Amino acid sequence: MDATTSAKGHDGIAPWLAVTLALLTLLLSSAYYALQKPPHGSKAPPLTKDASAVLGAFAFFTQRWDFQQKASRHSPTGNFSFYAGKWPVVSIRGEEARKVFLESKDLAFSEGYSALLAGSPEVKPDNNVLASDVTHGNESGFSAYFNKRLIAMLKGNRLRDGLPQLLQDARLVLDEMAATGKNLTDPFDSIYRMVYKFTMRTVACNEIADDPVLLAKTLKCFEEVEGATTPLSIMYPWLPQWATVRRTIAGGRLYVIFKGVVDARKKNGTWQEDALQHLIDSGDSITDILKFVLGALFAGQLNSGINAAWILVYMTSKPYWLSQIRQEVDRVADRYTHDTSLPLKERLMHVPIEAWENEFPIVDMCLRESMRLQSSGSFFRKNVSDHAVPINKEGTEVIPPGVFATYALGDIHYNPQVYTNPDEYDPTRFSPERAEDKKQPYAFVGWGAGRHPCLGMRFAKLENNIIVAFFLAYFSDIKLANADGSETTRIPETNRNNHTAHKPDEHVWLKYKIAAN
Ligand code: HEM
Repeated sequence: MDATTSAKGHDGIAPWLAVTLALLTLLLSSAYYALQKPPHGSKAPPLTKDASAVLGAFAFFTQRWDFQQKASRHSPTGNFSFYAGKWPVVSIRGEEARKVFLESKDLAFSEGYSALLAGSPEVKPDNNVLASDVTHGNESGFSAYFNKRLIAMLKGNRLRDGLPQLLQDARLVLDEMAATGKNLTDPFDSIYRMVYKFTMRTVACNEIADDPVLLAKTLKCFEEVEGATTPLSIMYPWLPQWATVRRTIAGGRLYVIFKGVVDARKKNGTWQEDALQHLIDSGDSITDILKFVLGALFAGQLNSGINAAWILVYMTSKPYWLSQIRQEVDRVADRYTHDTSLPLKERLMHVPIEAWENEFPIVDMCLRESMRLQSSGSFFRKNVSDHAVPINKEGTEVIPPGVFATYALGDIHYNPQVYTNPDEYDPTRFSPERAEDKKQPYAFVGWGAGRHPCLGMRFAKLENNIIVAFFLAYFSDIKLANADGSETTRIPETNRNNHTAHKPDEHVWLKYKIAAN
């Protein structure tokens, strides 16, 4: 073969030319696609000038809170329109529009999130019939199936039955922490992992919850999937990019691990009392099972894991609240075991589920305040109806059909007209006397509100109460610290531009002594 023949393909075109032409075609079609943006519609709020005409609002993905604040200030009503990639979006603010956003049945939840918060791994269908193709009530598709299964899994009786195991899990983790002898922990690692164990136990399976190696492996994959989302991967999901490859690989690994567990159970005829068994016994396909488990981990882990760590940090920073919580934990423990000679961690084992759920009002106030301060991120919806949804009484501004909508939680949670000194950690603002969260409708949206309240709230609060109570039962003299164990009073700043709950950029540790009883 001579040089001329080897440089040409079979049809006579040189390979380099074919590759160049292919790349050029890809580039031109990408540019054409990027520029083909559907219009917002005439009564949508004004299109912000704080974005590129071609690329759309890149800052919505890189500096979300700053972008929304700035663009909102430039709009007479605070509402404005922009493009996230090719998606037309309306950003709303204020009491009236928030109420519409949370209450309108035309604004769909999952359609909004699937486009603007891409993050869950894809699971390819197998040959079985998908339960998620079935319609439930007036909802249909995977989200209806997902919600139905999750509600079944987090019902009172299942939480009651699962409580003894959760308490054992908490103790195992804290025993291990105490045994290290370091007396120092990064709660965004240790407590986050404890929540992962709880989540795996409650919405997935015992085999992984009981196996430290599998727990660590699946958590790594989960974090890989979660962290692989980039502005480009959301704005232009069809562009070939590394983030998508990483996400697919990590999603694939999770698939293999969970499929291995399901297959082993089926092969050995093993029956377990857990969420996975509930799905298998309901006749769900392997695809639906995996989509459910991964979806539930995504819905639950980040928020619960990060917030449980934050409440420990905040309460440690405020000796008054630390002592109030300690007294509350002692009171509840004493109510259910009168043998005060038992160590607190033993007395807590007798506390029934009703008390874990209802008898920690101070912890609850402290959690709400942590959540309020950590309100980075936005809610998403899409108008899936064939008509415009007015966002004010006059109907002069609307979310047109087919258009997305977003609401930044900080709009209400950091509003000084509603929350006095909003940057202060001050749980008493939720006391009946002050009730700042009642100053406006939906003034606290940390658990969602209106048509989409959080389906995991009961479980998340339960986890939180268990973590706080047992942490205080195991450890005393708790202080904020640096990595070397030296004391600090510095709390990491909240990055309001984060898209979801997020570990702080700056680390903080908790140091402690092992409790005497
Ligand atoms: C501290 C922990 C948690 C926080 C702060 C939290 C917060 C929220 C918020 C704010 C929403 C509403 C979002 C919106 O309206 O756009 C929501 C919805 C939801 N949450 Fe949570 N969540 C937590 C834990 C969990 C857990 C543990 C699960 C399940 C394992 C869960 C499952 C869900 C689901 C399925 C929805 C959607 C409900 C629907 O489609 O109507 N969450 N959550």
